[in-house]
Amino acid sequence: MKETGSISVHTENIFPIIKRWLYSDKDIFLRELISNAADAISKLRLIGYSGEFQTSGEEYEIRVDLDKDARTLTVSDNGIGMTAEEVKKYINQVAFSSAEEFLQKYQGGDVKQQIIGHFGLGFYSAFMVARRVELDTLSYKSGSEAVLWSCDGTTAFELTSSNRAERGTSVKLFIDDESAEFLDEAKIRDLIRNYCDFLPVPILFNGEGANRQKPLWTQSPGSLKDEDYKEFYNYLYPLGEEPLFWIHLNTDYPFNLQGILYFPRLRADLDWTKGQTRLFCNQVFVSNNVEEIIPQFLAPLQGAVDSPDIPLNVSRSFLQNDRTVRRIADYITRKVGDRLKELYKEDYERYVQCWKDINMFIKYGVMNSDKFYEQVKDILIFEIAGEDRFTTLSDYIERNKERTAGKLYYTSDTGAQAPYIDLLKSQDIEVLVLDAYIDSHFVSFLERQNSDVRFARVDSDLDESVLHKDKAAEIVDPHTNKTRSEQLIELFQQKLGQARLKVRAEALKSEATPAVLLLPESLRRIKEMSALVNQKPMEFLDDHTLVVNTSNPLIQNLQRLEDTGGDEKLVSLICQHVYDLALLSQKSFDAAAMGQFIQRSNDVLTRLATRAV
Ligand SMILES: Nc1ncnc2c1ncn2[C@@H]1O[C@H](COP(=O)(O)OP(=O)(O)OP(=O)(O)O)[C@@H](O)[C@H]1O
Repeated sequence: MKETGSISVHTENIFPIIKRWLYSDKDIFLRELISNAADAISKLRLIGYSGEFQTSGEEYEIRVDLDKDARTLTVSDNGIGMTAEEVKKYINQVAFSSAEEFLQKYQGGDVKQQIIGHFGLGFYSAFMVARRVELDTLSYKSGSEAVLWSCDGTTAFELTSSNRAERGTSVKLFIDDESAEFLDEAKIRDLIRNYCDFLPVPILFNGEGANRQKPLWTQSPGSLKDEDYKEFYNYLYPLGEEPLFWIHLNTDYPFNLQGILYFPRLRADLDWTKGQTRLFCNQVFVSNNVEEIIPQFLAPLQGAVDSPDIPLNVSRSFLQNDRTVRRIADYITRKVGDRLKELYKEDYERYVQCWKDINMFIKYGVMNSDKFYEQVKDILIFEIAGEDRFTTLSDYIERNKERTAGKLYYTSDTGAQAPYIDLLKSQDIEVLVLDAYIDSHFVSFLERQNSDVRFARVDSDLDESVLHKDKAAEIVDPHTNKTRSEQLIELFQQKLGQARLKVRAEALKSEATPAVLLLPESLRRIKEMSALVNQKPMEFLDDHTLVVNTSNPLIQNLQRLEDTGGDEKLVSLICQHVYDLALLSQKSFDAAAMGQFIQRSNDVLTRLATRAV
């Protein structure tokens, strides 16, 4: 038998187009051919189950053979094979029309940008790297004759009978000169590993096993142990630390999807713009970049998602608007929420341990998805400063409401804000630690969601409960009717030479600190936001208030020194010094300010030492 014909009924020059359009993504030809081989084997397995066909006991396998001297690469399978009629139908018509349809879809666009997977191009992608392709095949059907189809990259093909004796198909590519890279053994081995590592059929490359198989996600969760999940994670991410926990996804309605998502330990250098999860389609790797399917806030999750229902050969904008894709994204988000709730309920200690790593994306997630917020709002936890304990918002409010009138105090820096924290703690008021860069957004978000929630950073105002109100009202000067507090305010404004500086004098219930600075909450948040948006360090707020603590011995002595008309220079140095110390806990000094501060410290000490002698 010998038959010749012309493939093209529509486009005369499809092969040059294939080469040109997909030049940058040539690699995928191997994935397409191996997927076809795997399909041919699954089809035969299915037929085997139905009893219509029985193998002679040989293992199913795919072979990839590289012959450098002959400059050929051959992909063979012992699957279903094709009869001459099937070759005509599937290779000449079906494969051709799918390749043509594919190209028509993408002409005029930036192919690489638009497509996340090229499934659908299929068999004809072989012509991206081959000047000639031969397909040698024998169908499983008894009495079939083997046929050899060949085509040299023009639109003409040749079909002859072949002396092939084994069932299955071999596709031999005569690699063209521009594609010599595919004659490199290491390159082919990498491609097989990259795309086909988890295909559940052995792939032998030049006789050696080249894929792992065992896609863990297709197994039933009940049959798997923690060790299996950890071992699989380690295989996927050999440099990663042990994952915190994981979710096994498995659904077949309203779409088919299986996968395993791992919650990794968050690394400081993590790139939130890059998805870490690998997308598969029937165990064949498609892409690392699946933002549309894995919502961006879950980008740090790792693992594998496999779904034949994700439309792959489509543009990103299509994916974003596709109903199934949206449902898949919702499904994944819901499963993540469920898993977190389960951990919170069943292993609270572990949840707390993991919080350090997972809080960032949970916070990011609740701010990005109302549904996710609704799901996890009751398991958002907050560390209590100075205690080895976490709390939910409602528990905090409940415990502290008598003292704070519903306000939630928080610190963004437990070191620098220690005096404020100690002051509140001395009155049994708990302080929450919110020190991640995302927290100023998060705090505002929570306030918008809950009208009864009001956050105040420890340095934004002084709670009534930390003040001795009556002491400050004491009248000392019968001539001017001024209280001690009013006198102190005037003294500081005058000595600091800043008549417009806001100064308050208060009798704090702790005598430890001479003065603290207060930064108004709302103004500070606005500055923080704009610093974040402009990616600049936050400017220090001019609109701050200096609170002088009249309970503090230094302040009391200072006032006595002033009352008795003592060393005026020393009074002014101390006022400046007290202000500087309060400022220092809020910002770092530049070189000039630091120089002055050190100079003044020396002056104060010298004067005090002189007086003491
Ligand atoms: N190794 C093979 N064994 C048996 N049949 C094959 C083999 N390779 C291709 N075919 C047949 O040729 C058809 C066309 O292949 P092609 O790769 O172009 O598209 P597809 O596999 O149907 O779809 P897609 O690649 O888009 O998933 C296949 O559907 C199949 O019937």
